[in-house]
Amino acid sequence: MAHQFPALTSEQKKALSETARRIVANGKGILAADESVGTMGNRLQRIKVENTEENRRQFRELLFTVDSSVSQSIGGVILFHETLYQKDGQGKLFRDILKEKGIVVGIKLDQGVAPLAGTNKETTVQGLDGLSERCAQYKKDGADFGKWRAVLKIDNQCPSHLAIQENANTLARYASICQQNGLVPIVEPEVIPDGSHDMEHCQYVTEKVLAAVYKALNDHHVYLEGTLLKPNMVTAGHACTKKYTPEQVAMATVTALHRTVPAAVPGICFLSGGMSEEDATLNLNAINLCPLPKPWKLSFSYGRALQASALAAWGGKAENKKATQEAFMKRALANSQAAKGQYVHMGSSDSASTQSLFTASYTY
Ligand SMILES: O=P(O)(O)OC[C@@]1(O)O[C@H](CO)[C@@H](O)[C@@H]1O
Repeated sequence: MAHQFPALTSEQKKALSETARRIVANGKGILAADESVGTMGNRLQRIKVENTEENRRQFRELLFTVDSSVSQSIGGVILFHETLYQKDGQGKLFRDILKEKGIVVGIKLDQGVAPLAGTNKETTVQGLDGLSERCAQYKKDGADFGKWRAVLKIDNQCPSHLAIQENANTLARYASICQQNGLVPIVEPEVIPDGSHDMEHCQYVTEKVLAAVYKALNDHHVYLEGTLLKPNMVTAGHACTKKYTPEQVAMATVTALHRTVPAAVPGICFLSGGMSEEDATLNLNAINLCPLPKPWKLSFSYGRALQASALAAWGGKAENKKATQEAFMKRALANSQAAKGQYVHMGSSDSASTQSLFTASYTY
């Protein structure tokens, strides 16, 4: 018997699945430009630029006003609240600039982490109170998808059963609220790369976390065809001495996904998690070449790995506009090729693109 109390109408389902599929169509991925004010401050500090609203606006204007051919590589952009309402130098809203390029606008919906008492410094995520009202407003203001990042870590007694269950349930509740308001939820349970664990241990933990997430999404009647998953790749911990090839990372990652993520999910967009730009691209390419069944689009939703060399090229100076936009376009194109398994690494890479972007305890 069909479910007696359907969560969504067939029109709502159609709209959600169309949006989700549009974002990851034909090698497209997501630019995660949703750094909170604090996180953006850390990025700007590295290039010795003051963390003011105007400086954040200027950098993002450069990213969003690149040539419209960027829409062949970028299907969606995640914005932070402040950025959704910012304008370019001519007074045009960023969100309108993106939409005119055919790019879907997304919004960060989580409001940071809070401690789970009695655990080894594990966390849950805040932001469920008033979420439905915020989603409705963002939808009116042009957003068509949302993002919620939960953080799980590998450590002594971690992730605990409590942290896995609590974060899975919170992600599912968020996803349900998003869909009720016409937003495609990006479900992001990140197993952060801090630690000296090997890749096999990361795979074990990632499978446990994803299995719990999909059980919770099912319990909450979330329509999987109208969602996207944003997971970590399965890699060794940042302090692990053993090194793995992109092919090994790809096999471990696709195996974990294959065991836990239903084929109804249209797309899986990886976070970059502190990998260098080049490693993030090479790993994504290997994932798409992995000889296992892959019923979903396998793409990217990178923050650091799409912006690091652009930020370095910019350095806070208007005269560096061209170099900044070229650096961003280069990474966008490389990752789009990798999302189709067609990236060819061309000889030597510039130092900015091979630099590790790891930040310890990246909890918010
Ligand atoms: O790991 P990356 O690719 O740099 O960023 C992934 C991400 O989810 O984490 C950041 C912090 O919430 C967000 O800005 C971004 O969307």
